[in-house]
Amino acid sequence: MVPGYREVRQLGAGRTGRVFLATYQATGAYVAIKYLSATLRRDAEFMDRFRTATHTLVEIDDPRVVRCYEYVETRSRAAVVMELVDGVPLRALLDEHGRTSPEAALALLKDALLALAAAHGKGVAHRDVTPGNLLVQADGAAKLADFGVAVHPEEPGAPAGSPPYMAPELWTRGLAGPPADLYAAACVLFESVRGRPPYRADDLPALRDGHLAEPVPLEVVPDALRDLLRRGLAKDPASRYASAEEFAAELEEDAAAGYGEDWEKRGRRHLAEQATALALRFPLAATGQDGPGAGRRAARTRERVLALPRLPPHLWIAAATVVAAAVALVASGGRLPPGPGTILLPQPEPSSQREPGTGDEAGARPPGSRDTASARPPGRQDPDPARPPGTRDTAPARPPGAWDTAPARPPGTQDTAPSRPDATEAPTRRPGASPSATGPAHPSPTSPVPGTPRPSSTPPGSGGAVPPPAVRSAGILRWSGSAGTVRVVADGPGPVRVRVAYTRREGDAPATTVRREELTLHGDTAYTADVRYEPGDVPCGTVAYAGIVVMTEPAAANGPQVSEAPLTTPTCPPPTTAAPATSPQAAPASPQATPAETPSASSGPDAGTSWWGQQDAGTWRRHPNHLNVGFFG
Ligand SMILES: Nc1ncnc2c1ncn2[C@@H]1O[C@H](COP(=O)(O)OP(=O)(O)OP(=O)(O)O)[C@@H](O)[C@H]1O
Repeated sequence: MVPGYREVRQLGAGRTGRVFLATYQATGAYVAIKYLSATLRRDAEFMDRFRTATHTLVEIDDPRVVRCYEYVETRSRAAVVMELVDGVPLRALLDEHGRTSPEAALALLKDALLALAAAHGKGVAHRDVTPGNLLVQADGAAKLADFGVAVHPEEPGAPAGSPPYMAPELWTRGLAGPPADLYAAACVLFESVRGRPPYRADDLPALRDGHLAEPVPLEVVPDALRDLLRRGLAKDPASRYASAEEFAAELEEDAAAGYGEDWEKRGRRHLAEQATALALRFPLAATGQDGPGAGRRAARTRERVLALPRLPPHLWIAAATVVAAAVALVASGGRLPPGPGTILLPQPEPSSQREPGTGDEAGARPPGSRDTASARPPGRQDPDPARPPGTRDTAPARPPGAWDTAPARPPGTQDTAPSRPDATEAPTRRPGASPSATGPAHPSPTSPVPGTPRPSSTPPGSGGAVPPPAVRSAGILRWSGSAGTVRVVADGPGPVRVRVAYTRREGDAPATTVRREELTLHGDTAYTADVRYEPGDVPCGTVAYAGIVVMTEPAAANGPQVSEAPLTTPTCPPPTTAAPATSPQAAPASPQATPAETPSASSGPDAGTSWWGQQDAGTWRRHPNHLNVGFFG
C-alpha cells in the first residue's frame, strides 16, 4: 500500500492495473489507488511519458476529471492516488441496460468533452477514452478517469489503446492526441445509443479496416446525432472538430435543436435512474469498513432505490441526488461527506486501526518501501526528501493551439531520470502541490478540492488577457421562421461568442441544423441583432418548422434559447392541374413566434445579420468594427 494510505478493498482490475479503495490516514478521506500493471511498468516509453504527464495531471482541476492527487513510484510499484468516484463505469451501465437514451448519451458526451477540454488545454491527451473510463454517479453526472494510461493490445505492433475506440491515425501512425480523443468520445456516444461501438470485427486487422475505410454507420443513429457523429468520427483528423470545446458547443446546439431546451435535464435523469439501479456496485455501498450490517443496509437502500415510484420528470434529479446522499449516508454509517466535491469520509474508527504500521497495513506495503509521507498533514507544505530536485510542477498551462502530439512534458521540467529507485526504494512522489505554501493535493475533509487554488481556464478567443464577462441573458425577441431578433446582455464589455443555429423539422421528425453562424461581440454590455435565414421550400400538403437556437460562450445564465415557427405550406393544386406548387420564398412572420421580451430594437438593417450594441439605456450605437461573422458546419 502507498505510504500514508490504508487499503479498504479492491474495487476492480483492468488491463492497466488494479484499483483499490483506500483512506488517506491523515484525514480519513476515501481515495482510489491504481497500481499500474507490470505490463505498463515494463514499457519504458510509457513510463517516461506517464511520469512526465503526472506533473500536469495533478494540476487539472475540473469537476469532470477524476482528480489525480499524487503519483508514487518504487522500484517494483507504480501507483496513482486519485479521487474516489462513488459511481459505476459506463461500461457496467451499458452491460446492465444495453444502451441509454440519446439525451443521456449526449450528457455523457458533454461530460467527456469538457473533461477533455480541461486536459487538452494543459497539453495532456487522454489516450484511452472508453466506457470503462467514464464513471457515472448517482446524480447522472460523469467523470473521466485514467488520463494518459493506455496499454498495447496483445498483438505485436498494435498501438496503445482500446481497439473499438481507436482513431484511424492511431492505427496507421500511432498518433495519439486530442483528435484521437475526440474520435474515441464520438465512439462512446455511438455505443451509448446503439449498445455497440461503431465498428465491430472478430480480429484486429478487420477492426482496423473498419475504422480506416468503412463509412460511419450513421443510418442507425437518431437524426439529431448524425452531424456530431459524422464530424466526430471523420477518418481524417483535420475534418474532425478542431477542439473538444468546439465539439461540446455543437453538441449543445444539436441537442437543443433535436431534443428541446431541457434535453440535459432528461439525459441526467435517465443516467441517474440507470446508475442508481446499480447502487450496490458503488465503491462505498459495499464497504466493509462501515461496520456490521453495512451490506444489509446498502441492500435495503437498493431495494428502496428500485422501489421508487415513477416520479414526474422534474423531480427525478432531486430524487437521484437524494438517493446518492442516501447511499453515501448508509455507506458511511451516518456521516455525510463534507460539502461538495467527492471527498468522501468513512465513519470514525478507533485510532489504533488508523495508525500507520499496524499489522494489516504493514502487510500490504511493498517490500522495501519507506513511509516517508504518512504523517504529512494536508494543508501543510512539507519538504519531500524523496522528490527529485526540479520536479515541481511550476509549468504554466500550455496555451491553446500549442498542442503537439509529442508527450506532454511541461516546459522547463528537465525530468529525464525521475524514478530514481535507490537502495531503500523510497517512493518517488509527484504531488500536485504548487510551490505556494498551501500543501500537497491530498484529499482533506476541509478542502473539497484538495490542493492549491488554481486559476480558472481562459476560454478560447479571449486572448488570455481579459476575463470574459458573465452573460446575464440571451433572448429570442421574435422569430417568424425566417427572420427574428436576438438579444444578448452581458456584465462586461466582452468578448462574448454567440452561436446561432437555424434548424428545420419536417412534421414529427427531429429537427436538423441547416446553418450555423458564429459571432464575437465586444465593446458593450447589451447587443441586439436582426437575424434572417431562408428556410427553403415546403412541399404542399406537408408541415415543416423552422427553428433558431441561440447560445453564448460564456454560457448565458438562462441557458440556450430555442424558438420554432411553422412554415407556411402552399395549398396543393387540384389533382387535375399540372401547375407546380408555389414555393414560399420568404415565409411571413408567424403569429406563433415566441416573443420572449417586447422587441425594443428591431430597427436593424433589412438583410443579413447585423449586431447592435447598447451603450447606455435608450441610446443605440452600431459597432461595425466589432462584427466578426464566421460560418461553420
Ligand atoms: N477513481 C475511481 N473511483 C472509483 N472507482 C474506480 C476509480 N477508478 C477505477 N475504479 C473502479 O475500478 C475498476 C477497475 O478500473 P481500471 O481502470 O483498472 O479498469 P478498467 O477501466 O475497467 O479497464 P482498463 O484498465 O482496461 O482501462 C473500474 O471498473 C471501476 O469500477
